[in-house]
Amino acid sequence: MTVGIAEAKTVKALQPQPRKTWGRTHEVSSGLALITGVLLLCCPVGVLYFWTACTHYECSLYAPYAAWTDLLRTDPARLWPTLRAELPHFSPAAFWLHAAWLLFQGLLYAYLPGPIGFGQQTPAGHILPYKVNGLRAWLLTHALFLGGSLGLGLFPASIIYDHWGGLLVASNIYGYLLTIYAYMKAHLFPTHTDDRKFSGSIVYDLFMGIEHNPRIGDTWDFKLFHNGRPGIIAWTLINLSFAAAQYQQIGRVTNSMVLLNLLHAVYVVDFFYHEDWYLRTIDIAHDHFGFYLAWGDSVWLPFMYTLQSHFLVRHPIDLSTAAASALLALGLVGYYIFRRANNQKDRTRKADGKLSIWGKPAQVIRARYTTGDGKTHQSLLLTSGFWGISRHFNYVGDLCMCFAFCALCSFDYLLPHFYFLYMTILLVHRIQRDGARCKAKYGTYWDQYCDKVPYKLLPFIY
Ligand SMILES: NC(=O)C1=CN([C@@H]2O[C@H](COP(=O)(O)OP(=O)(O)OC[C@H]3O[C@@H](n4cnc5c(N)ncnc54)[C@H](OP(=O)(O)O)[C@@H]3O)[C@@H](O)[C@H]2O)C=CC1
Ligand SMILES: CC(C)=CCC[C@@H](C)[C@H]1CC[C@H]2C3=CC=C4C[C@@H](O)CC[C@]4(C)[C@H]3CC[C@]12C
Repeated sequence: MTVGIAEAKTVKALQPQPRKTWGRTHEVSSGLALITGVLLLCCPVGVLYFWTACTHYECSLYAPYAAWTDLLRTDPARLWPTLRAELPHFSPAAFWLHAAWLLFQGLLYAYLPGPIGFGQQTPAGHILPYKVNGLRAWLLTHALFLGGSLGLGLFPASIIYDHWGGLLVASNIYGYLLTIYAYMKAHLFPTHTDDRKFSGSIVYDLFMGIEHNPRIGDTWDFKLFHNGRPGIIAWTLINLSFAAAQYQQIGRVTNSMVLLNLLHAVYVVDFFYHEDWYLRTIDIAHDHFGFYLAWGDSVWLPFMYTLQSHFLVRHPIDLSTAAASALLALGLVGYYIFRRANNQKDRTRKADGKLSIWGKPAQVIRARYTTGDGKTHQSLLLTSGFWGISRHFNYVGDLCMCFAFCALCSFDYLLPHFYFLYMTILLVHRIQRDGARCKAKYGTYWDQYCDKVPYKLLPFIY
């Protein structure tokens, strides 16, 4: 457990300070407000489109568009009935399944014992405790799912696959209700009045969120719960359920499906094993809780991060031993880089730079920065190990894993590769966002780091 008190104070210094009273704390342009408004309305359309493409058009991304535009041209009256038939429907069974899932995970988060971790100091200066019991919740949930389905036969292991459309509708309802709740809570009963960020635009506030850490009680944190629990625990269960569906359909589980389950499980279990580390990453340390995370965690994460296993149910793929081994190796090498790089940074700061990295004393820049109260602090920027190769080599590991996940589905269709494209865009955008923030925080020390480590992601390329 680490409490990044000193370095986190800078957040307070560099961001517009939230007023302790109701009001605006930063302005956004009308263009940005418009973009977030469009995203607020259109994000679900993309997920519904992917679901329909997989469910009714054999996972072709082009086929639904072609069929619907064709209908519009030749027989417009049939377009709406066709869309109604092909889009997912509300199902009471799926609705209650989803509600029970959320309640169960919420109770596990609240009542399962676990150590307390601490996040970075929030913009208003709070250092918040978090209950870090995710690994136990993951283990218990998976034991119950496997025991209840394969062991006792209480429900089919394909239950998630069987209700996939209804669950998508239920998750969207929840994602929007949660967004509205987060917005209203921020105004009516905020957890920390001084940790709110108002933009003056209702749409932007709905999208990016107002409260930094909406909570119930001392430790039931909306952000950690939604980023880390129902969606990520579900991720591996969804894969298992899709593997069961493949088994039902073809009488066996292909090696691509087995490897996908395995590699995703490595990523997910790693996340829970290192849940304390996650408290000091950008998501928890900097983001506020609005539609981006509320809907993203409830809908985008479970439905878009599992597209490959959905694809493999519709297109079972048997990989050659050589291809399977190569992709397993790429996934594991990616995982090794991802984890080692993240650990090097965490360990360096915990040990105040007095440690050895790759057999040599760690090289660091002792960067100084000044907070709003005029005090000067010091933080370490590691310049050796993975952090000496490029400024975000941890993302390279993640991208290698993503590529391996997607390549398990072969290259005949675009849809399963969406995840790699999305992650590349997300991480490159993060590099820009993070670079600007670090430059503002560390000034010339950041310039020194950039001189010493000139590449952002891949040496000689970017
Ligand atoms: N699967 C998914 O959807 C996603 C996965 N991820 C993964 O999550 C992990 C965490 O990523 P993320 O939170 O985005 O970013 P990082 O863990 O890379 O954190 C960036 C922060 O680390 C500090 N820092 C930067 N350079 C150095 C250095 N040389 N030495 C020490 N500290 C430094 C700065 O913060 P400070 O102010 O403390 O100095 C900077 O803001 C990554 O491995 C990423 O791949 C991320 C996004 C999405
Ligand atoms: C509207 C939209 C597209 C939102 C997506 C938002 C979220 C679902 C993701 C944003 C950041 C993601 C994550 C960051 C870091 C992670 C660490 C890794 O070890 C496991 C995955 C994850 C928690 C990942 C999960 C999805 C996001 C929260």
